[in-house]
Amino acid sequence: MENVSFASTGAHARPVDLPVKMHGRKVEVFYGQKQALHGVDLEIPERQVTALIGPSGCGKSTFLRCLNRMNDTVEGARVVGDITLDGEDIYNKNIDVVELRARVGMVFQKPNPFPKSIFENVAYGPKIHGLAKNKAHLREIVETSLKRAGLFEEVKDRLDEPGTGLSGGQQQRLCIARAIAVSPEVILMDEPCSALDPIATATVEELIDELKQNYTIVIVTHSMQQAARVSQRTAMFHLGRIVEVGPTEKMFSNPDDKRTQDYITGRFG
Ligand SMILES: Nc1ncnc2c1ncn2[C@@H]1O[C@H](COP(=O)(O)OP(=O)(O)OP(=O)(O)O)[C@@H](O)[C@H]1O
Repeated sequence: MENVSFASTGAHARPVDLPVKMHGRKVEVFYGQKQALHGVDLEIPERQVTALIGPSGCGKSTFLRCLNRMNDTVEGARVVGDITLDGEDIYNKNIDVVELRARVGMVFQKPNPFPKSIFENVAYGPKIHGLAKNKAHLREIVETSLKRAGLFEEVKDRLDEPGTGLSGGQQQRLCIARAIAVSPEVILMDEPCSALDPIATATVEELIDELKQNYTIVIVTHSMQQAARVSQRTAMFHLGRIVEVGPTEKMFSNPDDKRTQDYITGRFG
């Protein structure tokens, strides 16, 4: 497996050799005639949280959606370049996109539980992917996923009630449980706390911190505090390019690029 090098991040870079889970090289994205990403290179280290930051419209969500081919579903979108998962090209024509999206799950900005029971929300993925041997096994997968998402204790007595009846923070953890239920390797999160209050945000942030023990996480966030709290690595996007990437600590204490400095201190964006 490839290793991440922090060579370009200056004297404060930690000399760590981390396995690379995903790797984007020279990624360009076009929406019709409009080019949204210009030659983006980014390594995603395994079992770490990578934060994508930058001003509105700079291409963070576009890049995130490239990582599980969600841009395939956007009309007029075209992706050029190379993106690998464990060294394998995810844009190869032999890739089963449904399977890819199980391996690289996604949690959206607004919690979006299915209009089904709490149990069925989590059971749905394992059922369609044929992951459960029998009913007892399915129940076990649902329970484990809810536990990992830190929600089980709150919902164990009402698994048959609608997922949409939960609070916003609980719904978001339900969506995380739903992603976990199909045993993903990578979880993509697009501003997962932007619709949550501060207490629910803190709970989800703690959860993200725990999840990195088992999963590789990529998170888009507008909150600099959140990026600093939850991530180990940060990539700063600007006008469809990455202007700086490195260990979060360094990015927030001593960035190399003036645009990063200006953005994290609130001077633009
Ligand atoms: N479906 C689409 N069709 C056309 N243009 C799009 C589409 N989605 C995004 N764009 C454009 O691509 C550029 C990058 O958008 P993107 O949503 O990736 O940025 P972002 O950094 O995630 O922004 P934000 O922080 O506001 O969510 C923007 O100029 C945006 O207007």
